[in-house]
Amino acid sequence: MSQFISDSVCQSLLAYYPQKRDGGVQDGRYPAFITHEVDTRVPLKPESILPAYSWFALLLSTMNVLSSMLSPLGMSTGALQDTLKLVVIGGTVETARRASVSAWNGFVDSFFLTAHFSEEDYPYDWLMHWLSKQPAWGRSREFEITTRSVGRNGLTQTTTGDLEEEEDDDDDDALIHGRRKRKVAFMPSVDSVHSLYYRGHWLKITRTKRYPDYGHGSALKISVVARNNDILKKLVLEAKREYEKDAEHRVHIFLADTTYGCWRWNGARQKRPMSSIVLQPGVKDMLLADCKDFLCSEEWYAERGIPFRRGYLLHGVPGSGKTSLIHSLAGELGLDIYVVSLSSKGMSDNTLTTLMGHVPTRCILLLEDLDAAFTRSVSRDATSTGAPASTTSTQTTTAESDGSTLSLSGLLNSLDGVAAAEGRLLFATTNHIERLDPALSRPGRMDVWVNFTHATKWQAEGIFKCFFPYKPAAVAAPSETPAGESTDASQKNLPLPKRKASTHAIPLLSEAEISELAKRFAAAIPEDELSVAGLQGYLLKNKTRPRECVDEVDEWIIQERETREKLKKEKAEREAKEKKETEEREKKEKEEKEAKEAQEKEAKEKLERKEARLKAKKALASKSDSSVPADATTTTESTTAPAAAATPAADESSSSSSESDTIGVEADTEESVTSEEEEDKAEDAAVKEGAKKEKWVAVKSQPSPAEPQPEATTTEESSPS
Ligand SMILES: Nc1ncnc2c1ncn2[C@@H]1O[C@H](COP(=O)(O)OP(=O)(O)OP(=O)(O)O)[C@@H](O)[C@H]1O
Repeated sequence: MSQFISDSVCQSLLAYYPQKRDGGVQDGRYPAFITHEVDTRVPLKPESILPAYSWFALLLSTMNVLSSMLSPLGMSTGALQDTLKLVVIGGTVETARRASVSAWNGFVDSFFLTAHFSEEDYPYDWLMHWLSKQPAWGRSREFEITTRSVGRNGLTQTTTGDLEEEEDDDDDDALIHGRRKRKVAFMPSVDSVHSLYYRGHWLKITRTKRYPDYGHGSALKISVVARNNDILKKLVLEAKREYEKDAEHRVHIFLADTTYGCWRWNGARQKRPMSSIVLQPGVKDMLLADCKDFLCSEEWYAERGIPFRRGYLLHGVPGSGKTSLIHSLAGELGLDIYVVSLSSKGMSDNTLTTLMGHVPTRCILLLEDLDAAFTRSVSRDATSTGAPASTTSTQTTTAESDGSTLSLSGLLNSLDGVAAAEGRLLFATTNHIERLDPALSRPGRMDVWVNFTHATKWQAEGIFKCFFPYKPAAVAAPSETPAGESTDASQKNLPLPKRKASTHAIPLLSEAEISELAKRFAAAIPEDELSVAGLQGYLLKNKTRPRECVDEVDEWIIQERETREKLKKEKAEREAKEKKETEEREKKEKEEKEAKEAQEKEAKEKLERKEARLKAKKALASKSDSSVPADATTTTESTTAPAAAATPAADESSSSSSESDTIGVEADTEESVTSEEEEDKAEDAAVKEGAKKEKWVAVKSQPSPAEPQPEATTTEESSPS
């Protein structure tokens, strides 16, 4: 019955609300504002209730009017009245219910504070990281288990409900059967509401997918019953602190996504200590001090109207530590690294400008191998030097098949244009500084230049000490630093690692012995000949044999030189071969081209001659048709007819000769042309044949029954069809 009442009410209301919010009945369902299955999450608002009441009043008055109209007619209004009463009562009840739900939701909403966090922003990562550490997930009945790093931080969390066995807890690097053990993190599952108790408040946590179809774009919603948002502020700050504490030993790397023109988190790398980078004395300190000074002088820049940006150009031989130094600096300064590969597919001026505009204020922006990217992107020429000439080509940049349309001006604009981000440290590396356009490397864009060379003796000694730990002071007698000896951290031995003893045995030598070996090692290394990366490779090979490593270094250097010579020779041979092949190919192509051109020229000439002949013949034919008088034709006929009659099987030649006779002087021209073409007789014959036929056609179209039959008749008859 109540269903009937409500449906009647609904029907009646629909009559009055055809265009209401949900647009009438859709898919056989009533609009949400009058259905029974009211969505309590979308409460009926007071403004929608009031008009409903006024409609009911209207309905009642209509009822009264109707009954007063029907009663004089003697019709029974009882049934109608009962129905209408039911409608009114049902409507009133339903409206009251909605009003109460709406009022309750409004009441609750006025106490709930809700914060939204989007995956694209940092607070989302902080909160997810914080949530993954909450013990509450251990008791939760619905959660997501992941072995992936949490958010962007790339950390393997130790969370409640960690499936690792207790005793293995603190060894992150433990291996099982050669594989790193994975730890699991407990996370709020998607599309379900979780409750968490935090500092005397119940938090309502909802994680949703913003674009479920694309499988990315998560969002987090945290609601709390509180009078002001202090509790949420505290929560976010605490999450941030924890996140930063855990990320303290990591450097986050972001890569440019040229497809969407945005930055994608690529992982978090362990920080590299500055002491592990061995450079000439003072270089590291200078760079570090300069970066620190820049980061804290925003106001100084603003006062002088100088854009708050600083560029560093690290140039020099490959494997000399340019990238490693940047990585290490990022760790020391606590900055993330944003890497752009200018030669990547789809990189264009617009994309680069967008990317640069979205770089956060404090970070390291790294443009790797600037010369290579630049050469490819700007000049589109593999052999280009990328020298200033490429500036000219900038204006005529053409899109390549991969969609890369980056130009030098685009690059320069994105680096220091209006849209470029401020507060970032720009680092660019190159192996060929001479290839860079001066506009790119000028001060203001690249303020500090650092040259990286092959390994010096100083570096060789430092890197040796980095590789071989010495015995702790308690085991071996501490050695005193002799006066005047370097205080550079990279020239000191690294202490033993804190981790559990590794299975491979590295003999522990005394500090003095290591220093002695390092000196011998450095003495053996030629100055500025081998790359530091090369030295590192050799030391890595011998990381358990420090003494032998030094003893065998001379042999290794000889081998290195031989290998280098061999590679050089091979390269030279390869290049020579390639050059020869290229030359031969070019020569062949040239010859082919010339032959083709000659052929084309010849064919063209032939065609021209042919056309000329045809023209001449046509002219002759038309002349003979128009200029030869009727009596002349008769004369011709009189001369040729007997011949034709005399030789009924007269062949083409006779016919031709008769033609020649007919044409007279002009025919000489044709003959002379024909004689010029002796080498192409067959062709000529065909041409003649064509001309003859043409003549026949021309003449045939003319005859009239009144006129005497011209010689062409004879020709037609005599010519083989
Ligand atoms: N000066 C150095 N101190 C410590 N390690 C170094 C140094 N130079 C090179 N290495 C080591 O050599 C390897 C290569 O170094 P890196 O990639 O930083 O060189 P690069 O100059 O950036 O080379 P490229 O120009 O080819 O990119 C790294 O593993 C790094 O540890």
